[in-house]
Amino acid sequence: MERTDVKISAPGKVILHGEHSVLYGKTALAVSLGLRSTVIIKELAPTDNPKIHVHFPNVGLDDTLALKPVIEQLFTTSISRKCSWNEPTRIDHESHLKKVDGVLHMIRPGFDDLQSNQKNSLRCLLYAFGGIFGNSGLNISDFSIKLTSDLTVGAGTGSSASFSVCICAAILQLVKLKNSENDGDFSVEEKNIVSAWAYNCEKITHGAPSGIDNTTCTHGSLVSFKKGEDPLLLASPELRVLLVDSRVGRETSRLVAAVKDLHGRNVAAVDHVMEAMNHVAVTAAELLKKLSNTKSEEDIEAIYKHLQELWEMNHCLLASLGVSHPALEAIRLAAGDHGLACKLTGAGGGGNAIVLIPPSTEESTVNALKTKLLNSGFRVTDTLVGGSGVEIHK
Ligand SMILES: Nc1ncnc2c1ncn2[C@@H]1O[C@H](COP(=O)(O)OP(=O)(O)O)[C@@H](O)[C@H]1O
Ligand SMILES: C[C@@](O)(CCOP(=O)(O)O)CC(=O)O
Repeated sequence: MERTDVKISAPGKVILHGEHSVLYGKTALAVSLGLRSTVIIKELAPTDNPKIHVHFPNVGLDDTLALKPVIEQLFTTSISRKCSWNEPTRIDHESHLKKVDGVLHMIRPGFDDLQSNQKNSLRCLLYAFGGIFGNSGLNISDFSIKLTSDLTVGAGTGSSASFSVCICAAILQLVKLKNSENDGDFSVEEKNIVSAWAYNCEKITHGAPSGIDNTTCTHGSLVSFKKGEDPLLLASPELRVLLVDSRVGRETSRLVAAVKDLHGRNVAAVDHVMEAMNHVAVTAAELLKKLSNTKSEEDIEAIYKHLQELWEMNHCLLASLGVSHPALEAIRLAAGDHGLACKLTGAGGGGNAIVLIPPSTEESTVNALKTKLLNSGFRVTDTLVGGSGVEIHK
């Protein structure tokens, strides 16, 4: 029997505008990053006691898991009649996740003692494998899955969405190839299926995420996103940013809960902050659209000046919600000393800040800022944003 191999990559993301306010129904703007995750699934020679070999080096996982209980518990249960591999929104999320957790306790000795990022990676993998492959009616024996990533795990650059998009897309591609469907690129409809499965996985890690991360990591480029509406996929101008890792760990769910508490105590004030952030995001989207169609250096300069103003404003609005951190303020101060605008990105409380580099910036200025940040112990990535989304590699 022919064995199928699949290789898929997906980018990380940065939120340009609208983190937190997106959870209050406001517009957010996110863009894909040049940093990517890559997954390879390889079917192996079948054995009497089939196994899944899992290699996730970024979270220190190198496991061999029995496949039979996965097939028995996740392929043949009630969910398989309710939802098909291409109907991610029809799955009974809670009951499927409960079964996934039951199986993991059966096949992974010491599952409870794993670190939470390791547990969540395995939960996402089996959730997607059971949900997608388990509902395809296809057979599988031994296989290996290896995922590596350029992204720092847990720093607000979408490592979890990039991971989930890769896993879901790879399993979907496996289904397609085993069904002898064409091996061309994903269609927009297929990408929407990948994104919706990845959203289900994101719920495992984040509870009730907005969906902006999985959408951006799937479709790439520039995404204008409002909860409950179809995302607007915009052409992204080439934007250069310094991605500065504060090296301060944070948990998105904790920060989201803190903002919710603040909102509960100061409803009108926080609502106004959210509305201001909405104006910033909508204006930035218009400016970025203009930037894609502008040739005049003078106009480009003026657009960047306006964008810089919006970045500064957005950071201060987020700081007013209590989600900045002394390390993020130090990064912003250093950027300001070099005449550059900076804002936190993602949930805040640590994680990354982004510094916008207009094309007119002297290289010596960028280098001086990089040196200052590196000497202060931060990690700096000089990168272009707005590249492709999920990709199949032949
Ligand atoms: N390269 C990876 N390998 C395995 N799991 C990963 C990887 N990247 C992310 N994850 C999963 O995503 C989770 C990180 O999510 P989160 O804290 O939101 O980080 P981020 O802000 O980078 O998305 C981890 O706990 C882990 O379960
Ligand atoms: C705070 C929030 O708006 C962004 C979270 O960003 P990140 O996953 O921490 O990069 C939450 C969300 O959109 O689900």
